[in-house]
Amino acid sequence: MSFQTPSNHALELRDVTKTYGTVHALDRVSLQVPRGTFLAVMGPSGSGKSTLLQCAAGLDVPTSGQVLIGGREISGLNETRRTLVRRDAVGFVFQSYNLLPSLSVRENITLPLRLAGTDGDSAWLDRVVDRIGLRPYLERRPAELSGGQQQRVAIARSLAARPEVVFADEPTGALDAHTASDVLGLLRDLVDDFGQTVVMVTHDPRAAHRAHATVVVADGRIREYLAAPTAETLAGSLVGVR
Ligand SMILES: Nc1ncnc2c1ncn2[C@@H]1O[C@H](COP(=O)(O)OP(=O)(O)OP(=O)(O)O)[C@@H](O)[C@H]1O
Repeated sequence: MSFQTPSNHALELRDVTKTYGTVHALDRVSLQVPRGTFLAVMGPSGSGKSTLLQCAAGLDVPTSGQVLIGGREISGLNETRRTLVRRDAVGFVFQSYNLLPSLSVRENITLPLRLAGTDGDSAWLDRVVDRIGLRPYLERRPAELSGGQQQRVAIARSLAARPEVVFADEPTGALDAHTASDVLGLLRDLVDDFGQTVVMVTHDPRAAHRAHATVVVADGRIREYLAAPTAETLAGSLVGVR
């Protein structure tokens, strides 16, 4: 598995810099993520992981450099067009699930589609619901589910529009170790079975080692690229950048 091949990238960052006043949150970051792969982003607090995710997902714009999703440059688009790219090409999974409590599981999963004015691809939605094991819970409210089940709903929602990339920000941060492991296994299965591309920010080496590769960020730069790292090599790399 190579993260350097020149073709078929779901996500590419070219020389991306993001500055806040005098702070270089990202400093000439270049990165290529092939379709159907799982990339973890690690690094100490304040190293630039969230900024990287925000710029890569089109939630924020780089000060300079380019971001391409599915080969299409998004960094030069205005806010309206970036919103459309996010809607159609990007899925999000957050630590806090971000489900709407008054809606059923079914309604939460399809909400982004309904906001976009479409019913989506019902055969795809059925596959997602069955693969994630949510069929028995479709009419429940989020409060009637465990944390792990709620995160599964959020993952299903992130896939509803068949996005090019799913961005996950500490997706297991609120879960116990056993449930976290299940959720990470699911994310990995979605990559292996559906060819989904996933980019996940995490502090946890045990989470990162479920990915195909990990980039370690420090002071706004990619300090290390680790293909198929173990939890032990990851822990060692992180000690090195603190
Ligand atoms: N909106 C902002 N305004 C000013 N500085 C910012 C802003 N957002 C981030 N920064 C700064 O940019 C740097 C990188 O921040 P970022 O949030 O990307 O780090 P992080 O690796 O995600 O940290 P953590 O793991 O603690 O969430 C930090 O020095 C931070 O203080």
